[in-house]
Amino acid sequence: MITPPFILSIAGGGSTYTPGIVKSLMVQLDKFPLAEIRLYDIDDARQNTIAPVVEKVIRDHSQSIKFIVTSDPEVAFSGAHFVFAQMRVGQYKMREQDEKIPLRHGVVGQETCGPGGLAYGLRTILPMVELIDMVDRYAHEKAWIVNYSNPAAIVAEGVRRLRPEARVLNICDMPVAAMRNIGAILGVDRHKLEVDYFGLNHFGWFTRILVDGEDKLPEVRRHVAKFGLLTEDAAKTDPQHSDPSWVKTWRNIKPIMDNFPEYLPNPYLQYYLMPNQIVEHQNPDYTRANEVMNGREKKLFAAAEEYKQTGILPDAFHVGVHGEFIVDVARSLAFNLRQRHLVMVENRGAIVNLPYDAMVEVPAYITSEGPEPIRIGRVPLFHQTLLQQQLASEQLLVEATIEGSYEKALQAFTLNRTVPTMEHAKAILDEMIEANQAYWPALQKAWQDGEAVKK
Ligand SMILES: NC(=O)c1ccc[n+]([C@@H]2O[C@H](COP(=O)([O-])OP(=O)(O)OC[C@H]3O[C@@H](n4cnc5c(N)ncnc54)[C@H](O)[C@@H]3O)[C@@H](O)[C@H]2O)c1
Ligand SMILES: O=P(O)(O)OC[C@H]1O[C@H](O[C@H]2[C@H](O)[C@@H](O)[C@@H](O)O[C@@H]2CO)[C@H](O)[C@@H](O)[C@@H]1O
Ligand SMILES: [Mn+2]
Repeated sequence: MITPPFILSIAGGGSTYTPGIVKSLMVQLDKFPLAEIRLYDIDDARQNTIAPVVEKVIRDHSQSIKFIVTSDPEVAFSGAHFVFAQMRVGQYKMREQDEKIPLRHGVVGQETCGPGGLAYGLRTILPMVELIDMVDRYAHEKAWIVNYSNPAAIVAEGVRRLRPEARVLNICDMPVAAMRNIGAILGVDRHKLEVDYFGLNHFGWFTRILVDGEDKLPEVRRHVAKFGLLTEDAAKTDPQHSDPSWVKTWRNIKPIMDNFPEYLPNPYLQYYLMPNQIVEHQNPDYTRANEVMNGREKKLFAAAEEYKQTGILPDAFHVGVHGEFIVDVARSLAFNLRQRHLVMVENRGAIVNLPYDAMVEVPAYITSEGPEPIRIGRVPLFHQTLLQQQLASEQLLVEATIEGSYEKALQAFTLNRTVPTMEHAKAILDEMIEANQAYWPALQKAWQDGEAVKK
């Protein structure tokens, strides 16, 4: 049993999301009391740039919370009760490659979907396992890692394979963001919604949207038929959602539901169901990574600099659903609240016609010993088939990482719905291996050995 006040470590302390998450923690200190907040990152310079902003957010609410900034895992994790993970392995520089390499081949270039997501997965699985081992070594024996690090579906599968006993809960804010918009459409706070949902991370569907026991999906469907899942509320409560790419993403729910009106899709399904349209509208020289570097990151760094110069912190970050959700989940874990949240769990029969060991995203009651998923039952053949193909692609990718297998990586790329042919898969993977030399040594070697054999 862990008792408050808690020691919380944030792995990926230099993340653009750190100030927002810490603000979210500060405004509910009475519900989630904290003794210490520790930032941990492998990039000292980046973390030290953001740390003063974080410290200011803390001191505006508390003088007593101890604040530590470190790149030493022992300092970061000793005795910690919670670790929030939000590592971007390879940072935005590699995200840019993940997005731009596939686009050069006419294939979707995206952070977590398609070849970009697979490449990001190949970089992240082993550092995530390393983090788990460090937490296991130093932290409280009942510590929980609540993980946002993407690509969360692949990370979850990698953790299931390599550290099945670890106390890690993988989460994503996308369904909550959709629920925020749904709430705005229906005129109710998102916390009043009870949803049913099934899928993999960034690959799922809402099947029911209950408000006081009544299914409001038909009403949402009527809104989507005109506007997609776009609402003014999204842009108001989360500035990033007025970025052109997000506006387009919310709009794209409409064409998907025009064709398949039964369920409300996760916005990320646009990349799998309408890849050609996505590629046509993506600028191969200016992708989302550039939008973020010139938007969220630039604004935060400029604010940090202004704060350093003037002692005044400009408005440069927001809490939003992202900051709220991770704290909600942590509270439910800490105090056995059994709140119902959409999280990633091992299937174990929750979705009857998907593999028992698949890491699925479904509603679950969050207890102090982890999530207790609800039973979904059978899903329709169309959805089951899409899910199985995506799952196979992600599982092969994890096997490729574990075994250092070029062939399995190529199979993972070939199986992905965003990739039209084996030739596309190979051309993209080979370029990605070049770009990821610092991150995929085993795969690089396997590839070189294969090339040598062919000669
Ligand atoms: N699951 C979700 O729904 C969700 C939502 C938003 C963001 N995210 C993820 O959160 C993460 C942070 O996003 P961001 O845009 O703020 O990125 P960012 O680049 O600003 O921050 C990530 C930080 O992680 C650090 N890092 C990289 N490798 C590390 C390692 N091995 N150990 C410790 N730290 C390491 C980097 O140095 C960087 O400071 C990303 O993985 C992103 O994909 C997930
Ligand atoms: O392109 P980015 O880096 O702005 O966002 C990519 C993430 O998008 C989803 O999450 C959030 C977003 O991070 C948050 O700031 C807020 O604006 O809402 C989004 C959900 O609508 C996604 O769930 C993450 O996995 C992505 O990393
Ligand atoms: Mn997500």
